[in-house]
Amino acid sequence: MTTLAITGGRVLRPDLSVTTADVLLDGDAGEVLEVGPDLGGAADETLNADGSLVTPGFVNGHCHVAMTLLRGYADDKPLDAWLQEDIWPAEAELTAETVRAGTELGVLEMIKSGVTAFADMYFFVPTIAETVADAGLRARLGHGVISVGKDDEAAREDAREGLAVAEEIDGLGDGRISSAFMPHSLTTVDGEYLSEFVPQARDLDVPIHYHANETADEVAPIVDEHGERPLEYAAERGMLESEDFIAHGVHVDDREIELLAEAGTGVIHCPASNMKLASGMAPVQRLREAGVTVGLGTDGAASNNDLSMLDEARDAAMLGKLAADDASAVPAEAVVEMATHGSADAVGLESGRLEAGAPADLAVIDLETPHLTPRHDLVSHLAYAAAAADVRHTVCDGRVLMRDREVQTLDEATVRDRASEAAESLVARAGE
Ligand SMILES: CSC[C@H]1O[C@@H](n2cnc3c(O)ncnc32)[C@H](O)[C@@H]1O
Ligand SMILES: [Zn+2]
Repeated sequence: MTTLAITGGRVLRPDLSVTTADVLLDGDAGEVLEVGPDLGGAADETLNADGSLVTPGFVNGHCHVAMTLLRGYADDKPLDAWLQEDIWPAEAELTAETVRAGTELGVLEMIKSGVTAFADMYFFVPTIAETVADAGLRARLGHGVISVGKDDEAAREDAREGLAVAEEIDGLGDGRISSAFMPHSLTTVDGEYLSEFVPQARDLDVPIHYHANETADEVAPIVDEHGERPLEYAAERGMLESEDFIAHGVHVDDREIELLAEAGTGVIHCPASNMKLASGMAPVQRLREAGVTVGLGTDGAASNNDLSMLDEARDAAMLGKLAADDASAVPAEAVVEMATHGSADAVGLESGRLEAGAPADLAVIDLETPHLTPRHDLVSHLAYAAAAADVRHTVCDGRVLMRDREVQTLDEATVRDRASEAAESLVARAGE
């Protein structure tokens, strides 16, 4: 057994208390062995955490990682116009190699901001899986299925690809890659395909992940056409099970909140994307009070425009108060939970908690900075004051992915150059 000890730091425990302790990891099994005093002496390798906070790695519960290539390409529009006028025409020009370049950039950014796991819906998913596996992160990945604008054969082919990809990539990267069946949304995949393919995904034993109730414009057609709310419609098609998770859940009514809580379906709240696209304010406080598992996600970098879960936590707390018209709503503790084990539970990963037996996924945050001084309350600092650049080290599955801000599994300059070139040629092709 090869052991790694994180020494001299303060550790955020699952109950959100903070204690001065070392963390001992089994690097081969990728597991936390112990959290306690003086564990560094016998370890094979150590990582210095003096003056730092050791937290569970952040879990980005909803992303389109290769959209880093479209960061800053189209801003200041609502969802539908943004997708139809700018994003989808550009994505029509994607190739496996452009997606690889965008994924490398996104993964680099996530490692640098303390993210150790994420869920992702996109195209060229086997390439994404390979890139994520090489970079050392954990992820649940799926091919985004869309039927609108396609004839019946093309729509079926896309759904079949969604199933085939889910089967192909599950377990890659020494088990760090898992999969899901990912219909894009309830309005971009026709009901007949949902009814046909969701049961086939169940046979593969993979969860279902989709965008739901993101904008008011997406709710109205389902209510008009089917006389029921979108999540009632989803439940009838078998898409509201305990292993499933939806992105957004902004425009949900009381009955839908009850359905989510009863089913155990997770909701990934994406506050930055919801604010930027003016989609609305998710009722996060009410969802949590009802017992719904709520996680946090950045969505893609084109609607955020970064992949920092620390930014997302701050946004969630701020927007949650505004949505509830209550300054005590969605407090610091809630968003720290949501960014760690809330997302992990929703996405179906074991990570998000630092305790013996848990996956060895963690981030070490430098506290010795002006904006984190004084240190009355470290949970408050995580929620409201810490930034991506404060992350010193990132460890996933017991392996050091970033040491003293130096990413170990990717060459930063090469990744940035390759992504800039790929982005430039992508938008040039889209403009032709
Ligand atoms: C079919 S792969 C995923 C698909 O989703 C698009 N997308 C990015 N952000 C959002 C969002 O907030 N709502 C809905 N769809 C979104 C992305 O561009 C891909 O086309
Ligand atoms: Zn999305």
